[in-house]
Amino acid sequence: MASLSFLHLSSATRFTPRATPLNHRARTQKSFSIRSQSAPVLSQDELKKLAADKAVESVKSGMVLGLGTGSTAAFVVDKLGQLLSTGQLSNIVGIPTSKRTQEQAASLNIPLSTLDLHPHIDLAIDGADEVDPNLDLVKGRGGALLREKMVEAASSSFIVVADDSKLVSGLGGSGLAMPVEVVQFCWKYNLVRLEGLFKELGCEAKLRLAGDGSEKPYVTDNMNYIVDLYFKNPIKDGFAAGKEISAMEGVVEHGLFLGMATSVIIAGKTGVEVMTK
Ligand SMILES: O=C(CO)[C@H](O)[C@H](O)COP(=O)(O)O
Repeated sequence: MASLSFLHLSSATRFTPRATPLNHRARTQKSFSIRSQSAPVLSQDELKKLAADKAVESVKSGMVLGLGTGSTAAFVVDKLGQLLSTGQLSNIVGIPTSKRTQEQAASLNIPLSTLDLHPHIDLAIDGADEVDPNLDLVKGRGGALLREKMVEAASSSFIVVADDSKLVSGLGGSGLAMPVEVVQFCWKYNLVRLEGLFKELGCEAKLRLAGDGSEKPYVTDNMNYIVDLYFKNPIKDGFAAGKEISAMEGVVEHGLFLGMATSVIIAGKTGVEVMTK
């Protein structure tokens, strides 16, 4: 079970504690709260930025960094660009987890490399779609799961940054997509097999579409398709599920990131929480 510590925020960013404790907090032994006279309501983006800024405090000059993908990870990349431009950080090498992140980092003059050239990464920072009490994750709703998993598996530390809407008591429990990247060849065959694998969890499998109003499939940076799995009930044994998915011919990667996160920084109305194993 993860342990939890709360960070005191500056007076400008203090919150009123939420009335209902999160499942995660109920499962931890320690519980703290941050009280304030003034209680600004922060937007989801502001919460993401708070988590991102906190994570970047762990970055030291000279590090090789895994750069995540998604709206929260984009705040991390922005902050790194800013610290490099002012000289507060130097000698950073970034390994991007998607073409999108590569473009953003390049536009901020962050020096970039690849896993081929830098197979050992000091620290990766990335967002997540779901975070459970063991710090296991669902990732990949942004479509970058394959590169994210490769980069994060090669990292000595992996910090997850998220707002508190990502907390779940069981993976797959948000009712939102759990992505599986599959080869284009006979994708429907694998979609049917994946749905069948999780029949007893009420799983519905859907091919992800490009989202441009057409019926065109979404194509990943690796030229694959994504089958999104929607569960009525959470996955009971993530490791067993991941193993069974990976065993299917034509499956490239799945969005279960198990035992990979070293800490999770969650920003919510009660403040910024750092959960570590
Ligand atoms: O896994 C991811 C992309 O493949 C993202 O990290 C995840 O989807 C969270 O994104 P966001 O920070 O925009 O909510």
